[in-house]
Amino acid sequence: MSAQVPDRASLDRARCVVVKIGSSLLTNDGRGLDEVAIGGWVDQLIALRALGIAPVLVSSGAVAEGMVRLGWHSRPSELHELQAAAAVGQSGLVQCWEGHFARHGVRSAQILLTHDDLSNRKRYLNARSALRTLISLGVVPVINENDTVVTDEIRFGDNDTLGALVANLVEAEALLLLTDQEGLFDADPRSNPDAQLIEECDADDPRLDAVAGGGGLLGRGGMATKLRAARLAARSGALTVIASGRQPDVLLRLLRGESLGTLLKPEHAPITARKRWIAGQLQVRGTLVIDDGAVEVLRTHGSSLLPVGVRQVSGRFKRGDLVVCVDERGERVAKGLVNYDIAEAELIIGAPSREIEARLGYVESPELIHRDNLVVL
Ligand SMILES: Nc1ncnc2c1ncn2[C@@H]1O[C@H](COP(=O)(O)OP(=O)(O)O)[C@@H](O)[C@H]1O
Ligand SMILES: N[C@@H](CCC(=O)OP(=O)(O)O)C(=O)O
Repeated sequence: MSAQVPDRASLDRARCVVVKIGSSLLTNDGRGLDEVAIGGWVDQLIALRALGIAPVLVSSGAVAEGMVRLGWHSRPSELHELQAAAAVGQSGLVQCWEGHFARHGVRSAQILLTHDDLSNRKRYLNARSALRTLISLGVVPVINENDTVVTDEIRFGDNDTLGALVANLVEAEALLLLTDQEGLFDADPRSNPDAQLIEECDADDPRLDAVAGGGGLLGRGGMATKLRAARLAARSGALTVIASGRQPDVLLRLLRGESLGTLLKPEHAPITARKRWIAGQLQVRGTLVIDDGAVEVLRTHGSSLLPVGVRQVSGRFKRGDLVVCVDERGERVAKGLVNYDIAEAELIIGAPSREIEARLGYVESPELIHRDNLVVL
């Protein structure tokens, strides 16, 4: 799927998808957790696994369910009340998911994230390895925002955005946003009965801004946040589909390439999208001086940069930071995300990759910069 810009048919080759389900669907429009519907989505997620697709779930509904349990009839405006409702609702929500996965003998795991967890590079990498480990263990992650501890400054604010960031984190090929409408219409169908469904569009098409409106009473962002999420997902080359969670077998049908809901496409294929992102990053944290042999393989073969081809390192970089590679005359050759911090890099440069373990006591990866994270300038 990485070679070309993905389309509907490429959904059928997806290996990892993020499925986000909104509050109104999960709580039967605010009446309380919809056990039957939740059981149905779990059955579909299990069927995806049987097709070799790893699902990651982003589940809203904590506040809406907490309100039901506390007997509150309208959404509170005070942050501390929203936090209390989320705390009450989240435990019921996650128990419900867990119970349904357990019917199939599958484990699920609750992950509550704040914005800080994904904007701080170290915590981002930690969250990423925890999620990847869960996926490799066959566990289905059930993610929500950690509403009980967030304040406005550290909020994602809506789970559509959270879903897009998670899709980027796990390098999912698709973000599937299940909601209470058939998809994105050319006007809000609640107030425009003649509104037409948009079947497919580039996520970055500016005409969409005017049609995507706000949400209902239970959820938060409506279509505006779904559009923003699709644009974020597109930056890492992922497709987004906005579809009705009430369509029978919606997930399976989408992943078979059936035309349902609204497909919002990225402009670039995943690798290209990632490389454009790297190329656009300004904060270079270090410099690697590479020898002529390394310059040659980077330029002509698009190879990864191995420690053996590096002569010198300088700067203050950590694992995952952006560094620039220059030749021995100081000419810029490439930019990339480095796999080791400066102290580790100093110990392994000039050595063949098989010696990394002896020098560091562990191996993060055989390359100093993987070719997927490297842009030749
Ligand atoms: N152009 C549009 N097309 C479809 N729905 C829209 C549009 N603009 C606004 N909406 C509203 O967005 C709502 C879905 O968003 P939201 O309530 O946040 O759902 P969820 O809880 O599933 O995230 C719909 O119920 C609909 O009223
Ligand atoms: N984290 C919140 C959900 C926020 C949210 O984005 O809701 P929704 O628009 O229904 O997906 C909760 O669990 O109540």
